[in-house]
Amino acid sequence: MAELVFFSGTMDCGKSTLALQMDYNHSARGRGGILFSRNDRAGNSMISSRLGLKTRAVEVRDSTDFWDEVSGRLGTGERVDYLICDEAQFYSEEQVEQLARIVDEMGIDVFAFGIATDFRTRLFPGSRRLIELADRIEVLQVRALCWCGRRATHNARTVDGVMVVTGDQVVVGDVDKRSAEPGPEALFAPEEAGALPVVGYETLCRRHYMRRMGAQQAARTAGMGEDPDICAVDVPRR
Ligand SMILES: Nc1ncnc2c1ncn2[C@@H]1O[C@H](COP(=O)(O)OP(=O)(O)O)[C@@H](O)[C@H]1O
Ligand SMILES: Cc1cn([C@H]2C[C@H](O)[C@@H](COP(=O)(O)O)O2)c(=O)[nH]c1=O
Repeated sequence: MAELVFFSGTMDCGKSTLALQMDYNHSARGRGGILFSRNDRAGNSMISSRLGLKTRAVEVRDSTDFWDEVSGRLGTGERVDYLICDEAQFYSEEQVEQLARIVDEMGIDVFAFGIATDFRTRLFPGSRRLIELADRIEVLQVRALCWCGRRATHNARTVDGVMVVTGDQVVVGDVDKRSAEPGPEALFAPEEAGALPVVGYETLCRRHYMRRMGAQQAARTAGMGEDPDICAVDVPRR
């Protein structure tokens, strides 16, 4: 029985790696698949994993109709047993509905991969529809970590290493390695150095997301002799 499965997790937890592994395993057994992605960090028309693997994929656009795409290929005699759909958070609700219809009416497995929530902790429309329609939701086993060592559950956006909570929902980018390893330059305002602001992402546990405490703020707080893991607000304890 064909399935619509949504593999989800924070940024940098191995979703694209798993997408490429699943394609490898299924195609090794003679199954025919089509790979799709949208706005991959490494560029259009590909799925890339931070482990170094990269594979060509069909770029999903606003105009993409999955039903037409798959029926067209079946019409030319191409074998299609499964679809790999990476960066599925960027798909529209209608496109997710087309994927569900492909599962139910064509008997084709759809494996979708994506983050559920944005940098404001709000669901992406495509992810919301996947959560609503999927046969199964699988949360990846590999855990991205917060700077404090807890499991990361949230994707924070940073500008020059400093967490922000306003801005456009979609800004393609990578986890900001600088924010995890703040050098002395990170402590200066970027405009002083004349550099363009650098937008990045950082995975955080809920506690540090809620406190707006990214790795760079934590390093600053620790540099001032304070414990970054202690809440500044006086919370009554039982
Ligand atoms: N140099 C490395 N050595 C080992 N594992 C790595 C390395 N670089 C990245 N990874 C692994 O790859 C994961 C990110 O994989 P990726 O598929 O790019 O994530 P996602 O698609 O979820 O953003 C990291 O969580 C880490 O486990
Ligand atoms: C949180 C968040 C992320 N994005 C972008 C940043 C990346 O390009 C992708 C996620 O890719 P990954 O393979 O899961 O690392 O999504 C965004 O546009 N808006 C956001 O709020």
